Amino acid sequence: MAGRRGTSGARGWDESDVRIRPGKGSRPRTKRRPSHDDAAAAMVVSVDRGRWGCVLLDDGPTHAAGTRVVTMRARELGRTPIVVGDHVGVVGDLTGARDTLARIVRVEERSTVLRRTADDSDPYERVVVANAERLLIVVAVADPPPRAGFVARALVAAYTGGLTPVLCLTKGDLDDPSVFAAEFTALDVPVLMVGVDDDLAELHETIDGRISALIGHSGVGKSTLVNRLVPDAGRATGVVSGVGKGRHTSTQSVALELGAGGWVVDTPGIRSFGLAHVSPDDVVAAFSDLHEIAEDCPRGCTHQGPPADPECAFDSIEDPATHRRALAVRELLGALQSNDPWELGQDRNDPA
Ligand SMILES: Nc1nc2c(ncn2[C@@H]2O[C@H](COP(=O)(O)OP(=O)(O)OP(=O)(O)O)[C@@H](O)[C@H]2O)c(=O)[nH]1
Ligand SMILES: [Zn+2]
Repeated sequence: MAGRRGTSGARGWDESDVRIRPGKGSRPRTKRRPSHDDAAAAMVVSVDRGRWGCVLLDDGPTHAAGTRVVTMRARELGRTPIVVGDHVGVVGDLTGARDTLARIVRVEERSTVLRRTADDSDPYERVVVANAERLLIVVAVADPPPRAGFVARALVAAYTGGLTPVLCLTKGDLDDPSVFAAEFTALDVPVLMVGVDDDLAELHETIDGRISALIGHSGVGKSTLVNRLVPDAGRATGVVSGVGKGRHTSTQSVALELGAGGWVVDTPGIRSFGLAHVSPDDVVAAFSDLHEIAEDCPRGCTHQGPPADPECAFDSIEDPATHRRALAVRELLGALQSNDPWELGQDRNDPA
């Protein structure tokens, strides 16, 4: 069931973060739920303090597909987490008229979940975005310089949540991107150049018609990118040297519709990426061949290699490509152990 509510604004938690106890699944059971067979299918596109903005997905007797409605959570759902990207059933006034409030009566099973914890020891995981197929990890080649640790964390979140990661590099006009990009080739992470001088056709191919979540440090050019993808998004672009803006304010996740169909979910409120809920084996499980190989590891192996794991089966992989990949996954596991979830927070206000 949902845990305590956020009180730690100083750490930049977001009101839209919904906490669930790890291991309990994302949908707490509720007692004898009314059937609501007539509920209209909708997708959650914004969250704001107990109100969810939803877009209706199909035409119905009293409503039209594409209508946006403001909703509240029906009482029988208890504290069931509802996040951007969730597919839900809604009832009530579905006209979308001003001052109307519909009700979410059902949350569908999720196909993917982007999760995080506030820090690496926080027992409560938060679902950030549901049902996103892609995780767009936006990194600047320079200004601010890339942080491999952040990318590793984002990759772990993608692999363990069922999302396909795409590394989106901005500011390729300022420095050579190839060195940084090369770090991730062993994992077959697609790398796309998406800076102001780059054509976005390839990115569109990957995201059109799907839900994609977007994460990255402040100042890397996320807003600039979102504005190009969704020209009427009207998001403010700032300067990297600017004073920290809105770090603790209630910036929410919001889904923006792409012209060609599909959604990009921007997550401006997310300033840290704790992975307390992730174990090394969760990461390895995302790679079916490595998962099989890891069965030959001694019990409790963290796959770090010597000295911690002198008998890790990763070290006796003969196929060079598989071995390279295993070592790349080992790097990701290293990021899990770094105990530094504040990778996203160390931006404008970071003196370093
Ligand atoms: N040289 C160069 N500058 C860029 C590029 N993309 C964005 N910028 C600049 O980088 C600065 C930051 O861009 P934003 O789009 O505001 O960055 P952001 O990631 O949205 O940052 P927040 O709004 O703080 O989250 C702005 O001055 C942009 O004009 C690029 O490809 N090349
Ligand atoms: Zn091992």
